[in-house]
Amino acid sequence: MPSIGQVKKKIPVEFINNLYSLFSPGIADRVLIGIGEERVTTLRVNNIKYDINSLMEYFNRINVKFERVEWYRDALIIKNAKEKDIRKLPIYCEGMIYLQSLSSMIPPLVLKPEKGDKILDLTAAPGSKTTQIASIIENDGFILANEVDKIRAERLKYNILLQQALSAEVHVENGILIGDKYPEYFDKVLLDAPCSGEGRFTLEDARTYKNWSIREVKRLSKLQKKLFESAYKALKKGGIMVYSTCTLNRQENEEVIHWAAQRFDFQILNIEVNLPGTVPGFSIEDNMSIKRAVRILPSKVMEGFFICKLKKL
Ligand SMILES: C[S@@+](CC[C@H](N)C(=O)[O-])C[C@H]1O[C@@H](n2cnc3c(N)ncnc32)[C@H](O)[C@@H]1O
Repeated sequence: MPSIGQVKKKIPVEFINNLYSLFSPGIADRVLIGIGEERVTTLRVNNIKYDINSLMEYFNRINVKFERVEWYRDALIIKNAKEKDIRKLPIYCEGMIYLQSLSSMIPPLVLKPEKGDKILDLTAAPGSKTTQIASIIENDGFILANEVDKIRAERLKYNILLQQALSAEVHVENGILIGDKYPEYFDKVLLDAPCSGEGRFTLEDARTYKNWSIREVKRLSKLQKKLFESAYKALKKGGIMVYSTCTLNRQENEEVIHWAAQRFDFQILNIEVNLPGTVPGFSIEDNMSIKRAVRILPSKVMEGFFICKLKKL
C-alpha cells in the first residue's frame, strides 16, 4: 500500500492543503490512506429480477466469495473477483445485479422511497440510484429520472431497460428548470449533484484527480445551488429531499446547504442508516443542524461521500 508521502506527491497540492485545513491531521491522513488503497468490488441485487438469497446461493455454487453488508440487505462485498470478472457473468449481463460502490447506495436508503411515491432523481445518469430506487419500491411508484447530458442520458435509458426499472421515466433537460415545471409535485427528491469527485480519487487512476481545480469546485458550487433551488421547488411541503455528492470539500457540501437554509424553509434531519466510520457535517455560522449531515471518508470499502437529508416545511 502506498505511503501518505507517496499519495501527497501525486494528488493536486491545493486539494491536500484544503484537506488539512478542513479536517484534523488524523482524519486528513485517513483520507489520503483511503485514496491510496485499492477499492473492493461491491454490488447490489436487483429485486425486480432476482433476490439476495438466490444470488448468494448462485455465488456459492460458482465459488465467488462474498461478505454481507451490515446496513444493507441487498448489497454484497466480493472477496475474490474484480469488476471485470463480474461483468462476464450472465446475471450481470441480464441486469439481475448492479455493480455499485457501497457509498453510492446510501443516498437512496436515506431517502427511504416507499411504494406509491412520486420521486424525482434530478441528476440521474448513469442511473445507479434511479435503478436502486426502482428496486427498493419494486416499480410500484413513479420516478422522474432527469439528466442534462444526452449521451449520459442514453446510458441511463440503457440501464433502466436492462434492470427493467420501468417505474422510471427519463427526461433529458436542464435540471435547473424542473422545479418550475413541477412545483411541489414530488413526495421525495434526490439531488445527487454533479461534483468535483474528490471522494472517488484513487491513486491507481490519475483520471480521477488530474482535472481537479479550485476553479472547478467554485463553478460546481454555483451550479449545485441552482439545482438545489429547483429540487426544493419540485418537492411537496412535508416531502423529503436528499442532497448528496461524492466530494469532500465544504464549498460543494455544507456551503450549499447553508446557502439554501438562508433562503428556503426546511429542517435538516438525522441520517438513520447505521453507517460505520462517518464524520458529522461542519456547522456554518449559527447553523448547527448541518452537523446532522454525514461525510463518509474514502477507504478500501467506501468512496468518500457527503449526505444531507431534509424535510420541506
Ligand atoms: C454525480 S452524477 C449522478 C450520478 C447518478 N445519480 C447515479 O447514481 O448514477 C451527476 C450527473 O448530473 C448531470 N448534470 C450536470 N448538470 C446537470 C444539470 N444542470 N441538470 C441535470 N443534470 C445535470 C451530469 O451529467 C451527471 O450525469
